[in-house]
Amino acid sequence: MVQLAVIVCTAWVVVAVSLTLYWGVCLLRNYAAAHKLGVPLRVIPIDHTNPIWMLLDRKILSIITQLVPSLRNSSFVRHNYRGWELRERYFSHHELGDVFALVTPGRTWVYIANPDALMDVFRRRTDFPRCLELTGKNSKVLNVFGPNVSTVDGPQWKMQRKLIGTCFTEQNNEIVWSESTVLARDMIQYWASKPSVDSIAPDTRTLSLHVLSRAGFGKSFKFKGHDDRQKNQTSTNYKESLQLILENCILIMALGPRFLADWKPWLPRKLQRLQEACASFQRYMTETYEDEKKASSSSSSSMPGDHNLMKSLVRASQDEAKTSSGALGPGLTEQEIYGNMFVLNFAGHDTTAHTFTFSLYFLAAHREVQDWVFEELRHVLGNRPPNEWHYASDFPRLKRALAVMYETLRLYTPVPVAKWTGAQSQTLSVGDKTLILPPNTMVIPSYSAVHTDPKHWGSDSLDWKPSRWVTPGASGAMDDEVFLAPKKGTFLGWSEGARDCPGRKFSQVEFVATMAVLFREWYVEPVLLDVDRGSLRAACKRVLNQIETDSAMVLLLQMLHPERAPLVWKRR
Ligand code: HEM
Repeated sequence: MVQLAVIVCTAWVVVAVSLTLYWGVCLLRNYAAAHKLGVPLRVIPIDHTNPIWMLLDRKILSIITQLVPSLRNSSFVRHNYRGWELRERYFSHHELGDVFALVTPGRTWVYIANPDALMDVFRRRTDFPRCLELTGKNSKVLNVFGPNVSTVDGPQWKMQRKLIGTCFTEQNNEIVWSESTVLARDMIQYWASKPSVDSIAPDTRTLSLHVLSRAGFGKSFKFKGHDDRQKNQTSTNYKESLQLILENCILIMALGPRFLADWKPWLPRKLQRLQEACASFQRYMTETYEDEKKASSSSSSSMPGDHNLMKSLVRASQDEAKTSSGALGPGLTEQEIYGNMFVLNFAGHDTTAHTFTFSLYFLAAHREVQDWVFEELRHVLGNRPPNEWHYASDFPRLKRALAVMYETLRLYTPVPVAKWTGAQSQTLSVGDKTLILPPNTMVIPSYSAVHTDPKHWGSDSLDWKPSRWVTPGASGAMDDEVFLAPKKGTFLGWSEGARDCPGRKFSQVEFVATMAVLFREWYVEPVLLDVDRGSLRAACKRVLNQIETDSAMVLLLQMLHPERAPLVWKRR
């Protein structure tokens, strides 16, 4: 028995020592290669995309800094976790210059905060593709219902992206606008009926999901608040299926729908429900696809208001197949249509919902910004009820509500972007330096640095101040206010270049319509907690502090515990 224990312990020690040696050798090799770049280097001992490290990184680093406070300023503590950019903002780049590299035992990560160099990277899509390998596992997850625009590259991506592009029309934006106003009205009624609301995050997720259901599949659902939903959770219709799938994306990606289906009888109830949700969502997509194929082959045209992304995708794909010269391939396969429908829901759901959550907490702590937005809402919308608001004429005039979104995305950018050099080496000019980037090098736009650098945004660059996006026009009239066009490469909220976000306008329309409904008749404040000692000012400070200290990268950047800061809605 003792002998067995000794053998096991020895084996563990041998494995640990071998792994450490292997990592050490890889680190030395990468350091030697990175040294030739001629940029400042920082060594971090663990690749920040190592999945085990990703689970524990912040916890371990917090323990280490408590034990050895002098390490607080080391690169290990500052840069060796996912999402470090949020805390560092522009400080690392001010210290190290427009470009520096983190050398890890895995890859070398080159961080760039020079707007011209960044635009060059975004423009050279084939030289600096999205690193699909980095998100290998996630890509498979995103492939759950079929290959899609997010998980392919090269000519396949070009064809898929072209077809996806045809779905995001002004007709679709009209639907996003009207659906958002209806849902937001129900949401504010629900919130206002409660003495305090701690469900801002789940409720805005519901709103964003319902907008996608309507604009994506032509299915409208009535808004149901978080507490009401809890009581009534057994049904597995399409909408609840999709909600369950999106809320458990990582689990589904990790296990795969096939595993869930094959092992269903032996799985716990939660996983069985997930499997049923996947099956129900797949069934719904198949039915919709078959219906649309029939409608399309009988060449019946859609009724106005009947438009949705699924219809557009099927039609565009069939048109492409009929007319294709062969250059881009024969349209999308059935699996690719399902894959893209899923990825549109995936990409459009939490991105927008997290942006709502950050924005509403910022607004709650800044009553003066609510008043500023309200002033424009009153001017543009007057006393018209939401069903008399018009996307085409009202949306472009609501610049202040849009500024809230831009300002939130500037400071709390939910989607990080990672490019790489792939199998080739690439040259890149950054200021007066010309870098020769070896194959397999990560090229990371330092969005959090360019978004906050005082060079681009002024000395108050770290403050949340939506008015920086709107400048007064010559006449001083509100209608003449001009929306800021920041220097290219200094704002990357929806990314840039050919592979930027196709849902940018969709999300803007949803955001502005929702803000208009929420703030035209209401305002929001933090609920006073004991620690605030009766002071609203203290409560606002507490909320701002929570945004700053309790936000982190999960799948995307999000507030981790917004429910800890309940809000109250009051009529103006
Ligand atoms: C506030 C809301 C949103 C933000 C901040 C955002 C941001 C982004 C960013 C930064 C990318 C590039 C990712 C990369 O290069 O790795 C992206 C890609 C994408 N987004 Fe969005 N997005 C938002 C909303 C939406 C919506 C509403 C949809 C669809 C309804 C959508 C669909 C997509 C798709 C399909 C891609 C992949 C494009 C490609 O690979 O060619 N996004 N988004």
